[in-house]
Amino acid sequence: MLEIDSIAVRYGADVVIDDLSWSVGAQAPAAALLGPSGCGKSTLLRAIAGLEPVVAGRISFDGQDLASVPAHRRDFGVVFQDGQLFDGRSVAANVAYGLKMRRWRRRDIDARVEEMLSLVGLAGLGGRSVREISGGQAQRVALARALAPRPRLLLLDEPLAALDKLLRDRLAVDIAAIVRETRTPTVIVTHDHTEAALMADRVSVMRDGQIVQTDTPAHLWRSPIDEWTARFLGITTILDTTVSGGVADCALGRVVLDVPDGVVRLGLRPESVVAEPISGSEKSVTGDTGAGSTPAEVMHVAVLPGGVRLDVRPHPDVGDEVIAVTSRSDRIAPGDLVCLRLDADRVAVVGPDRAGPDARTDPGVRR
Ligand SMILES: Nc1ncnc2c1ncn2[C@@H]1O[C@H](COP(=O)(O)OP(=O)(O)OP(=O)(O)O)[C@@H](O)[C@H]1O
Repeated sequence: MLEIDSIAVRYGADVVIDDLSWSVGAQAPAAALLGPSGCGKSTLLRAIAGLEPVVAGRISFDGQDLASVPAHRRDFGVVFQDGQLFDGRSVAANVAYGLKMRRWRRRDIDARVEEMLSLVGLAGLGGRSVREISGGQAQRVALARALAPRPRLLLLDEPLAALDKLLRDRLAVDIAAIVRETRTPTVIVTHDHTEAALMADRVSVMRDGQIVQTDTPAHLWRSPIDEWTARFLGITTILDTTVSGGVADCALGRVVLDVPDGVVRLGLRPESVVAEPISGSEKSVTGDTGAGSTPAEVMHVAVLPGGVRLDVRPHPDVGDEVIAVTSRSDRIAPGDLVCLRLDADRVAVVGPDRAGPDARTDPGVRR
């Protein structure tokens, strides 16, 4: 559907996007552009929308070159971070806007506005001024307005960024369901990987004006293409190790990996490393706690809403501190010794040419 071929976009002399190619196809119609602030996500989205000129390359949709098609003739719906509703007008007037521009008949407009408000969960609020609705409701109105003319493509630029976390996650799930229900191909720009996973079938990671990796969320979390991508996706520790016979033995334990034998880089998130208390009198931090697990000293304990996070200093081979999780906060304090083991289902393999680690627990090597 959407084909982007070697485009360049610049602001004055600043080249923000150079030689970028990307596509959104029917097999994964909800695509996320995920990247840190300033990497060029919004610029790419605006170029697709026709709001930013492309100085090289080509953007086409369903085979049609869009170079000479102005923004308002592309039939794309756009939702920005702050909704950009028409202030002082009613919810219904906002949703009706694109339909009036397209000269729909009054009766059809009214029916479509009702349908859209019901789709986004705002039935009955059409008469209210947009000054009298919440931030979450405003984004629903913006979505209804963008979807009303049945766009060929929906472009969402950080549509939830201005909302609080709880509302963001709920609305992300709702928006994903709405675009699926309306079968509207969608590009979502976000810097939040949870949001990307909640809303998209396929996630493309952007860095410095380039797409560095495109994958399903599941594969992306497990196989980031390089160290930068791994760290951007929340990996806090990277360990080089060797896989032999499908088993990787590293300084933090042992995991079974479905990758060819050889040198691999393991990527660990806090949840990849699970800590259990051990008695300080029995073990030392350089001692052995058994195959597949590693002793470590607790440096810091933080009780977070989703669990307990520990900063631990393991066996000297590992070097730096490692972040781990535990379910035993009541029994663990700074200075304690813990035993670390890897949760193989949450270990990533970092680097190109890896078909996905399919890491799994090997009961034979766990204590
Ligand atoms: N209108 C503009 N004029 C000049 N430079 C701009 C303009 N818009 C964006 N830029 C610059 O282009 C680069 C990419 O910006 P862009 O907004 O596309 O990034 P982003 O990934 O969407 O960031 P964020 O998540 O913070 O919105 C940044 O360095 C930014 O300062």
